[in-house]
Amino acid sequence: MTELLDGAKVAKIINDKTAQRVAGLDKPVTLAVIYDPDNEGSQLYVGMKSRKAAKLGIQTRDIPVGADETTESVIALVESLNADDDVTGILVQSPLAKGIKERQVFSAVAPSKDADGLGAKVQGMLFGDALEPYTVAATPQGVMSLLNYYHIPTKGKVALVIGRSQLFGRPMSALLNNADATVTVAHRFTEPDILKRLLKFADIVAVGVGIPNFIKGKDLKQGATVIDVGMNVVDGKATGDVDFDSAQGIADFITPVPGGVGPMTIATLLENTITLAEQNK
Ligand SMILES: Nc1nc(=O)c2c([nH]1)NC[C@@H]1CN(c3ccc(C(=O)N[C@@H](CCC(=O)O)C(=O)O)cc3)C=[N+]21
Repeated sequence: MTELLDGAKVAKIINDKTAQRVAGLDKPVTLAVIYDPDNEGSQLYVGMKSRKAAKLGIQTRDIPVGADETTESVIALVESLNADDDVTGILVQSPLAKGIKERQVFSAVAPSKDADGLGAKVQGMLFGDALEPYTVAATPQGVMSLLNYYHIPTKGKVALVIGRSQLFGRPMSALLNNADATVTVAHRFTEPDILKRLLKFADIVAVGVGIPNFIKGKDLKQGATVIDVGMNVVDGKATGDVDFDSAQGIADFITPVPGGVGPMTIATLLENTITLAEQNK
């Protein structure tokens, strides 16, 4: 039997808690969102984030940054938001327009405002399993919340992370390592036959490479937990990186797309934002 990891359901639980926390704070909570207005995906996702934020009582300030801007001008914008007491958190939606070095922009965000946990400082704290509080990238943190909710153990388990982006793979591998899993990271230069062998060992597979149906059920270990971070559009429909149907009866747990990791990402971003508001009040 394959059980669904219902991200939509768990996201709702987190969102309800966030709304209560926002209501319990005696000051407004504002998330500034920097995004490329010419990117269709960014338009879609930033719209979803702003609508959800509004429902929870979090204000957003969506700031379009187009191709006429430079890395320097966007960093200057981030610095003005860092200094703005009316701004609780800052999110830099990826990808920014071509030519803008987004990792430099991520790292310009003050750690005390890094709602998306992508700056070098907080990623270093995650890598070092720091004792002080810090924010963690929304997608992999959301995955951990989902594993926790369903009581899926990580300690001593073999975890395979496929993808090594700043947004997902790198922080995902650090989180699983900090949670005592034995972690392997595969990426575009991993040989296909090596990937197949690694998959057969993996109790937990977390994949985000942006290739529809990249992972087939027959390649999974029996009883695996499968986390699908893929967000592809096939025939106008949101489709993950895992061939969902072929994983039935092989995986014990799997996230659907849509309704899996996506809603958890948004819930975690807003959870991070209220946490920053509480810490910096
Ligand atoms: N700095 C930054 N942080 C991000 O977290 C970030 C980003 N940049 N760039 C782009 C990706 C993508 N992303 C999604 C979030 C939610 C859904 C989501 O909720 N999707 C719905 C389906 C939506 C549909 O049907 O199209 C679901 O999975 O149920 C999708 C994609 C966040 N991203």
